[in-house]
Formats: sequence, C-alpha cells, structure tokens
Amino acid sequence: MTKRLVSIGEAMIEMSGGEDRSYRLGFAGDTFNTAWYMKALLPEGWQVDYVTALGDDLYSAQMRAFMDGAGIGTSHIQTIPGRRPGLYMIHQQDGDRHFTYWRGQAAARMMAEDRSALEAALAGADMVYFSGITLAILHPRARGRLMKAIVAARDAGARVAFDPNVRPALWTSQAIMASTLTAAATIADVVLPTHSDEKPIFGDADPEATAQRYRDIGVDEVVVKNGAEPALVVGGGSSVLVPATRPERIVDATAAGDSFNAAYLSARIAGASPEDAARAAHRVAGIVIGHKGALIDPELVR
Ligand SMILES: O=C(O)C(=O)C[C@H](O)[C@H](O)CO
Repeated sequence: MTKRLVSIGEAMIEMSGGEDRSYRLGFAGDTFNTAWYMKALLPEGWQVDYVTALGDDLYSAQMRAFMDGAGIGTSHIQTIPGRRPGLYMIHQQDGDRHFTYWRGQAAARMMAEDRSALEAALAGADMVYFSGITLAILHPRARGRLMKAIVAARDAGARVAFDPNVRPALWTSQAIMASTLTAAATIADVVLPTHSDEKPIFGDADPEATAQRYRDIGVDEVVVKNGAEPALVVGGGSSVLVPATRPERIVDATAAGDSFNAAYLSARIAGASPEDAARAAHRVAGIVIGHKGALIDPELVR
C-alpha cells in the first residue's frame, strides 16, 4: 500500500542569483524544499503531498503546476481568492545566504483557517513534516489548530518530524518564538534543529545542550545540524557525531538544512541507522549548496 508523507508550510516565489541584477525565478520554501528532496530520495511506494494555501492568481497557478510536474501531490492545497504567494530574494553576504521577504499577505497564512480541510489533508499520513516557519506565518489561534490536527494524525499512527528553523524576523517576539517552538517539539517524534540558530535563543552552550533540551521534553530522536561541523544524532540509546563531507564548492547555502532533513528522514524510512542517515544527509546538503537557489535537479542528489 502507498505510504504518504505530508509536508505542511509555505512555498514562495524565489529570486536567486542577482549578479548584474539578473535573477532566476524559482519556487521554494523550507517545508516545500524538504518535500522536493524527499520526493527524490524516498524509497518506492511513498507519495509526497504538499499542504499549503495558494491564491487564484497567475503565480499560484504556476506554482501548483510546478509541484504537479514534480509529482508532488497538490490535492490538499487550498485556494484563497484574492491572495497571492509570498516572495523572497536571496543575497550572499559574509559567506552565508540571506533572505529578504515579501510575504505579509501571502495566501499560505490562511492555510489553517479551515479545520476540516486541514484534517482531511492529514488523514492517513504516515509521516508529517512541519517547521517553525510553518507556525511563524500563522495567526496564533491557527497555530493551535494546526498542532491539534498534527496530534490527531500522530494519534492515528503518523510519525511527526519538525525542524524549528529559527527565523526571528517572522515572529512578534523572541519569547513567543521560543515557547511556540518548544511546544511544537513536544508533538514531534524527530526534531532536526540547527545549533547555531538555537544558541542565541535558548542559550545552548554546545550541540549536546541543544539535543539534551529536546530530549528533556520527550523527543525520541534529535538530529542537531551545525553547518560544516559534525551533526549530532541522539536517540535510541545512542549519541553519535557524524562529520560532514567537504563540499566540492559552495555557491548558495539555501536549503542546506532542508535537504539534509529530507535525506536524513528518507534514509531512516528506508531502514538506515541514524548515523548512516546523517552521513547520507551531509552528502545531499553538500551537493545542494553547490548550486543557486533552494531546489536543484533531483537527479543530482539521488
Ligand atoms: O526562509 C524561509 O521562509 C524560506 O522558506 C526560504 C528558504 O527556502 C528557506 O529558508 C531555506 O531553508
């Protein structure tokens, strides 16, 4: 029987490149990026669905067609009349990628208004994936609705994976961000944080402290990413540091973490140990950062 991964969040119009003011238009967004790479990497028999809300404009239609063309399920994407997708531009500065957003009015902000649409989207999921960005863009009441629907899916047998994906610019306060991300982690089986993002928010001294904080609230499996430093994988009675392979070239680090998560989760689903899954994840992230924009040709990561 077909298994179903449901990824929930916001996909945007992405402008990458920018040399000579020339940009490449793409479609991306953290949870969509992970869905894209999971579509490439999951074993046979898995269907990938993306859950969000789009508008009824030209770019929403193009984005939906792009997802359909990639074989990512769009049947649970809601349409909000009069709204449009958000947009972000990437620029490189001080050796890292930076994002500038236009997303305040994005349709995706409305994706958790309709409780029954949300429940239908999650029904029968075998794995649910969401992030701190998924929550950040929603009205606080809608965050509660979404988490409730995820808990229901989990009670019905889904495994839940969560990347806190800290983006302080999207939250009204650091305190609300920290408490919401922590609450979200309590409904997840696998949490995939990035140490350097979490350190300034939670005061974690090292990756071990980041992992322990999530273990202390009952998370089964914690995978702490740390840029080019080794990833720390804690769970199932073991704790392993897995070094990153040196990438051939670094062009644009956009979606490094999202593709890492996709490769990690896909490998775990295929039966790999946490350590081997983290190795596979480093490999894929190392390829993705050699290219502009979030999404690269799936053939390059298989
Ligand atoms: O920052 C966001 O909200 C995005 O989704 C843009 C990028 O694709 C994402 O951050 C990469 O992780």
